[in-house]
Amino acid sequence: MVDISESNNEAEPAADAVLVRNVCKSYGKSQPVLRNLSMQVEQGSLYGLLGSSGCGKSTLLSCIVGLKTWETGEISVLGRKIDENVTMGKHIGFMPQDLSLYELLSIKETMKYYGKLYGMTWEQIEERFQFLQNLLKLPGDGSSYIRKLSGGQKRRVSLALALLHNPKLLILDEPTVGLDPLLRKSIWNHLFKLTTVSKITVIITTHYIEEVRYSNKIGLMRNGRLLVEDDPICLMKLYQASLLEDVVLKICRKDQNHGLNELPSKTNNLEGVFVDNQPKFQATWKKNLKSCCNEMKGICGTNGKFCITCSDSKNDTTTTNPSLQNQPQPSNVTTATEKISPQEAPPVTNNNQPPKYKFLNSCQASIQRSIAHSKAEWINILRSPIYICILTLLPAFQLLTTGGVVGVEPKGTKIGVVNYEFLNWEAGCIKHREAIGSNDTCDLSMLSCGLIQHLYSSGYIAPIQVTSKEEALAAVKRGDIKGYIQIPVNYSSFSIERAVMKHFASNESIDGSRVTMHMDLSDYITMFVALADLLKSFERFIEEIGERCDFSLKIVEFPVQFREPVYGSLEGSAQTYVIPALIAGLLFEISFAVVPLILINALKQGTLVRANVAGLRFHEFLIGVLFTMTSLTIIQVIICYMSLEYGLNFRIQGSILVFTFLCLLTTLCGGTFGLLLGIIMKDVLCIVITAVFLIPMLMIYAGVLQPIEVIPHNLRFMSLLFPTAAIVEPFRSVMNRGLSLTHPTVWPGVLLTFGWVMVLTITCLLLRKKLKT
Ligand SMILES: Nc1ncnc2c1ncn2[C@@H]1O[C@H](COP(=O)(O)OP(=O)(O)OP(=O)(O)O)[C@@H](O)[C@H]1O
Repeated sequence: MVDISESNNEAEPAADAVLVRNVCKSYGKSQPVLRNLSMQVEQGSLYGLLGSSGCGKSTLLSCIVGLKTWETGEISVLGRKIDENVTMGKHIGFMPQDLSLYELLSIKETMKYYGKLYGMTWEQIEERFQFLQNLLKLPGDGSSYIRKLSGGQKRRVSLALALLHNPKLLILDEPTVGLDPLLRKSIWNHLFKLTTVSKITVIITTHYIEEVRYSNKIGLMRNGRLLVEDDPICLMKLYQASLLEDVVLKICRKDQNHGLNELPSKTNNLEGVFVDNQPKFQATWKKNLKSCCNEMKGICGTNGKFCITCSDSKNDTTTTNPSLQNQPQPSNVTTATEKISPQEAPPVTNNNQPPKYKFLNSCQASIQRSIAHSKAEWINILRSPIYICILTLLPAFQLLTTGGVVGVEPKGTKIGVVNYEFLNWEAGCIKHREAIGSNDTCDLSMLSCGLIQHLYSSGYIAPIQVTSKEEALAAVKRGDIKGYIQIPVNYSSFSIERAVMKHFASNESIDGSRVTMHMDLSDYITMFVALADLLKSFERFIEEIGERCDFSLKIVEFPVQFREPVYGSLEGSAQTYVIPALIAGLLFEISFAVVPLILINALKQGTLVRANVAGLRFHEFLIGVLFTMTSLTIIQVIICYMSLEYGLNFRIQGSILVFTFLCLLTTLCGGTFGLLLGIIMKDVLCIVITAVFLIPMLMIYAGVLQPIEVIPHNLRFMSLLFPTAAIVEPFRSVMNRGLSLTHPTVWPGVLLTFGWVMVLTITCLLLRKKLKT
């Protein structure tokens, strides 16, 4: 994308400020909006573009400022051919029909934002603000928020933005609608002065036809064609009308009644070309727009030579325009000087600079625009309580609530215990322990009581006394307990016999010393934890007997032993596994959801479009938004760190800097992924629905809740499709294992995520044309 504000060619003199030649434009497959339209606006002239609602005025202006693309024809602005790669930047002042203002910014902040996009200094912005405040009667001292202004006040602010930088070309789409007559007059006076004194070109659309009677030229549009383009006073003489409105009416009538007669014979197949909704015409257009446009060359109002002319003999309408001589002297002329003085004019690039400096200047300007946009986004976020909550409190809340629950093993699972050795074990075991006295006594009677006591110790199991297996089964079926343990009659004596006899033990003693379990395995996770705890309890029980009775523990010891772990601790839970991935997922999710909303908001409000005309290129918008998101990530990192430390008692093992770097990278990845979605969908509802479906998949296929290895082989390729998958492992390595960025379990994931960011960014930049419909 080339911004000619920064190019060498900007000073090239051009005869015409705007030259439109044979432009055809349609929206999608619908009927064309601009039909082989040609238009010529001389430098330093005031051009009034008239036409009924829906005739294509705004579309034409959008094409001129480079916001919309067109199918055929050419547009030159200030001597430079406009295409999708060229923006006019600070040379154009554009006031779109929609207000296109950030509602949460104040008037002054809005001025500063656009001033910086235009490349102005603070002093220049302040000076122009004072002048425009006076000219347009902007409310207060500029501290009022845009959302609190009336419709007319907002329109004035919008106009002020177009005038802010004293552009060479002003394109104003209905600037005076809704304003009081005095203010309208003052604005027109100012525009006349700009064209006559400062040689600034103004193209203006309005529905108040009489407003443009003193302009140098008017263009009258109808159904996407320019019916006439001429000096309004001259036209009034030609049509012997005292009101321009009557001229417009007559031309429109003539077009409606006689349009068909003016068709050259070769276009007779376009019968009904000027009549709307003519099916044959529509079909022809849809069939081949380009050839249709070619065929229309030569038709009145479509070829750049207009069928109704009265000033053909005049070569220079800008200097000898009678309309200006006849112009009534304004009664409320402002005293401020409108000629661009060196102080007022935005800094212009020195064309004689060596390429190195030009490149540096261009980079500096680009950074300035990105920063200005980032600041505007920051103010927007700071003034929106919902955004603040989403971006700061939500991560902490989700981390504390989810991190405190996900991965934590369930405790207090109710398990029935049918102890046939001692049916009333609850009371009986207490009495038995009291009778034995010291805990060190080697007592081998009522071993079942010792086993039950160990079941209590860890808290994972809550043993419930049940007196028969039938009763226990019924309780499981009722959902009162999750399963039951059955301890046989004479459990103690058979256990001793088995221990003494070892491999000579009888089948009866083997069966009689066996504890059986009957579980509700439909609740897999709870039962898995209960089962693991039961085995541990049994191990502790045997160990305790061994210690009391001086047994060799080796014969009962589990033949595998956990020693000092390489990473983590023996007491660690699944929580340590889940938390790092949860943080990665959260940061990704937030920027994945917020960035497309920022984009769509900017598109819907028209602020992106307006900023784009002011010189903000799409990549600068992207950088600005991502810079805002990443700077917010720093706050999120602090909040996450405190939540981990004080809320979840989780300590990050690795470097905080590396952790912060991973967080920033994840935010970037989520942001670019979200932006791509925003560009493709351009609709909030679609984004929300997609996010609802996509986020759980992102969590699962990224291995947030469970290892990627649990994903079936034929579905594992899916994890490659989700950018979160690569970054989760580096998070675990840094947070749980304390590894550095250069470790082989960290850098590949970081590199891959960086690759994702690059690919997504490039795709977004390539697809940005989709935003220009
Ligand atoms: N983004 C779009 N997608 C599809 N059709 C569009 C789009 N924008 C405008 N149009 C259609 O193009 C036609 C011309 O619209 P445009 O806004 O250029 O008219 P206009 O002359 O500026 O009207 P008004 O004076 O009411 O603002 C209309 O029929 C409109 O419905």
